[in-house]
Amino acid sequence: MTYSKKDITKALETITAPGEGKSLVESGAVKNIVTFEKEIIVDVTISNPTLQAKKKIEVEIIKAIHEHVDQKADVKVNVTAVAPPVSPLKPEKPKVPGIQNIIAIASGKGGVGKSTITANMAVSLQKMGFKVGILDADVYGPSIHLMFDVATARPLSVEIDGRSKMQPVESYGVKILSLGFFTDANQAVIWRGAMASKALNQMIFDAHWGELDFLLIDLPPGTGDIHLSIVQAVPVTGAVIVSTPQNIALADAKKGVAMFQQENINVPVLGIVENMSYFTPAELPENKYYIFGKDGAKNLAEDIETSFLGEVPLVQSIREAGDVGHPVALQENTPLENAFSTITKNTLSQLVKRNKDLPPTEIVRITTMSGCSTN
Ligand SMILES: Nc1ncnc2c1ncn2[C@@H]1O[C@H](COP(=O)(O)OP(=O)(O)OP(=O)(O)O)[C@@H](O)[C@H]1O
Repeated sequence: MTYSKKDITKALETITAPGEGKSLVESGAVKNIVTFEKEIIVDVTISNPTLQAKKKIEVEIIKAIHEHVDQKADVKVNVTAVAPPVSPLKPEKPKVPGIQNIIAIASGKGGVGKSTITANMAVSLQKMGFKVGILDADVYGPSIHLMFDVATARPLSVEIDGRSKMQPVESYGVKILSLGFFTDANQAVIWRGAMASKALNQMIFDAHWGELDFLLIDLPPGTGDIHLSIVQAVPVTGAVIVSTPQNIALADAKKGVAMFQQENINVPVLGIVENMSYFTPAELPENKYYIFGKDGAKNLAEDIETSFLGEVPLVQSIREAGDVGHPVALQENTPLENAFSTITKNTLSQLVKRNKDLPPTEIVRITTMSGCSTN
């Protein structure tokens, strides 16, 4: 008795090709299937050359054939690693089905409140009626899962069209995937550039985000290799830069803007948000103390001809809300809710402005490829 190649192909269709969101068969990874009596030989190519990746795909193939064809089949898998051809200057950016706009939130300097702004912008967008997701790509210290009170949650695996996909965790109506879900909070995890962008790719392409109006990506602070690989891997519609008014933060924010404007990145910068603009004590709400300087980010936005998207004061309740996992933008009719709603509206109008001459469904493709200027 010999097995039918059709049955074997069907079994292999249940496996998702790593980082592609397509089945192993659909992605062209299965090169050959040979059957002889009880023996099945599958030749497959993957792009990840590590032993671990090869072993994983081998185990998945054997499991799928045993499950869908015959438990007793003698399966042999030959895995070859082939690096995909990449253009060094303009790598092809794949579209993400169902996701209309991807906004990267970045800062040059660490600790300026990038994750706080991301979390609250997501809540504001959700309250405006948009479908929103957050991808926490902060390799140095993911915190979105803490800010949304889902620190102990783990994304489930769901079966979509016969393929296994990662289901984002939902909190306050916002869908979340975070590197924090996959690391131990007490362990320092060092994500190297290639590893981080691969994990991120999987969180985008192998996840079941469903229909999203906006996917916000909380990038790590800085402008290093990791940022380049992350931003090149996904079709980012626009970037928002967060800074405090302090000179040292502004200098780094400027580098962040320059990074997005590089020819091989070419992501339109939607504008700058100033965080910790001033301190207002709860008991003296009219008093403003400009601890980190005044109007620094506003002036920088003017200097580099990008938009100023708004300011957020330094307020104890913002820090407390972040710590307990209940973003302040969830409040109703408070000055802080209004501050985040203003920033969100300004960001949206910049997004619309960037794309005003383009049909909405083409936003991602055209803006990332047309070399839009930032004014
Ligand atoms: N406007 C604010 N008022 C008070 N506390 C704030 C404000 N913005 C941020 N914080 C607090 O400052 C700390 C750092 O903020 P956050 O984690 O958002 O910064 P980040 O830029 O994302 O940091 P990292 O560089 O680690 O990614 C957090 O404890 C947060 O709650």
